[in-house]
Amino acid sequence: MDTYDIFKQLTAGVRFTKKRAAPPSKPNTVNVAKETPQLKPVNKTVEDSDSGEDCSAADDFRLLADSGTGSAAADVPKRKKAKKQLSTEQAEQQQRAEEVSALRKQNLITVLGKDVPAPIRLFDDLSTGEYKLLPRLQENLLSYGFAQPTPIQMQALPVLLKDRALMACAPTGSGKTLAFLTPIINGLRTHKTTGLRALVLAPTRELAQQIYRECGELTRGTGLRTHFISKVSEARQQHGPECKQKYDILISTPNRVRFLLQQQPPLLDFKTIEWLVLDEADRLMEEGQNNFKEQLDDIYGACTHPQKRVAFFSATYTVPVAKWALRHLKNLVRITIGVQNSATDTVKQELLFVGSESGKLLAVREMVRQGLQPPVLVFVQSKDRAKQLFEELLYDGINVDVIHAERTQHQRDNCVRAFREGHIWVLICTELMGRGIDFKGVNLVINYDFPPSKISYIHRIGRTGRAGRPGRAVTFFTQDDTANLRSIAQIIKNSGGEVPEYMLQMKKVRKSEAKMRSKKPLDREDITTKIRAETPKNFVKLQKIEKAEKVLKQRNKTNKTEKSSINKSKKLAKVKDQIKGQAGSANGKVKKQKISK
Ligand SMILES: Nc1ncnc2c1ncn2[C@@H]1O[C@H](COP(=O)(O)OP(=O)(O)OP(=O)(O)O)[C@@H](O)[C@H]1O
Repeated sequence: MDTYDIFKQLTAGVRFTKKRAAPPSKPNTVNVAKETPQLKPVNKTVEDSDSGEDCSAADDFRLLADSGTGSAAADVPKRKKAKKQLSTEQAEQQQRAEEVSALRKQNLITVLGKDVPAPIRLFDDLSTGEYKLLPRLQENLLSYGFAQPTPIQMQALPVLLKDRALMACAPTGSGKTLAFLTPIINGLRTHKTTGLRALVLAPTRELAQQIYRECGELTRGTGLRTHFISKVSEARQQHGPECKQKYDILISTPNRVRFLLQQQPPLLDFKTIEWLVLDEADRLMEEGQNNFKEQLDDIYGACTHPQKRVAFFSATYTVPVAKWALRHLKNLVRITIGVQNSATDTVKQELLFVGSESGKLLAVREMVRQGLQPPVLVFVQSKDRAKQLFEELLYDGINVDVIHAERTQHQRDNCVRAFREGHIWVLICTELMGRGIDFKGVNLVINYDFPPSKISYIHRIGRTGRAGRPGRAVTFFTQDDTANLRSIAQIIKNSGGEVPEYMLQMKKVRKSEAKMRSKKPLDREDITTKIRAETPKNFVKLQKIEKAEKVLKQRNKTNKTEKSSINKSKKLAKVKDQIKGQAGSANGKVKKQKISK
């Protein structure tokens, strides 16, 4: 039987949608994952006889996408066992391969690449045998008290501990952070003064800070030093030449890193970087203005270490990212948990038609009236709308706050902390908090504004239903949102949710239109129901007056006789009417929409 026959046999059941590679003209090696003699199509990388390159990115990517559920061994037709008697060693290898295949299938782990290491079952598997995890790291890992590794940890940990390049796709809230931090820390072992040896990039400062905190917990007692660039202004003195030896691991966002790289002389030196990890990799590799791809190219170019390991992590991937990884990363392993680009199945997902923009406010107030289960995250599409919704809900007696890029870092930090500590029950946010942020126990996500894409939808609702806990997501939609409705409805259906059949039958929106919508959100009617003060200055004044009135009202309740505070209330009311009077006449007859409480 020559190689071509083996190739035919091995690829039985595999669908190549592109034109099939010409049958190898001369014998070539067909590389199959050693642990699975009965080949699973997604486990194989067929070397092309001419270039010696793996099969094309698109085929490869489609293979991964097609493999869909669990270990693809399930789809490969049972093949007759080879007649000849297997030697004991071969029988053991076969047995081991079947166990690995069963474990992957049970955890919906799909792998693609050569000689992919077997998944672990328990964290303890890392301290014995071939991995021998740093004892202190093992201790820190076990101190979390997790019963067992999540599927992505089961497979990604061995792969990264074997220094392989990795592209990992796993549902939101499934423990990807631990999956990439553990191998980095194990690889670096302890502090050295040779300069930065690991770089972890995340798309937002809040997510980078969260990873930094988790890294601090995992490196406790190892001597390793981790740095997070909180303020670029401070970074200058923190990153002068003398302190290059100060840190081992840097966690940051691409724009801060590139800014320091571009200083003359550069304030960062990445020649010694042995680990480069991109969290939310598809977001980091988005092209276009104010996206990260350009910054990433500069950073990747500065990491010149010949043996650097590169790992991408995200709950969603796009073909360009997969192609880039296949082109640039040698001996790449691809891991998918469950079905690629799908929503986590721990979230009960609902679509709610609210008629019009003003209907959304009614819907939120109705949910509040029925009793919300805090903590709740409310996503809107822009910072202006976040401010407007905040102003509306502020006086509804809800513990609400708002976070967006226009707030100072100090305000953002306080807001995140207050939400994490339960002082804030409802946090209004934009896409800034849409990815990666791990708020423990968020019970409900409300998509007040329809998500700009299915990728955004998957990440937004992934702020709840984390680490296996149940969650709930309600997505408001109006007539204007029907273009994207079908794709979101399909995501909900694919993750086990109920959707009306008509939504799945709706016309598919063209890729170009979907792309345009994901970049430029819909122009929506203002949320605010108040007559807006003519000038921002007045608007701020109004806000302050209303806050002062609220405090005085509280005080008047307690001591009625307090003359001064009653006079003060009267004075405030007078100033407020003057401002509104100005605004009212200047704005013409802006009808005040009465929203019933
Ligand atoms: N093995 C485990 N068992 C249970 N919980 C875990 C395990 N590993 C991590 N977690 C917890 O799961 C939560 C989510 O982890 P993490 O933030 O790393 O998820 P993620 O996959 O990165 O999510 P996202 O895609 O939203 O970024 C965290 O609170 C983390 O402590």
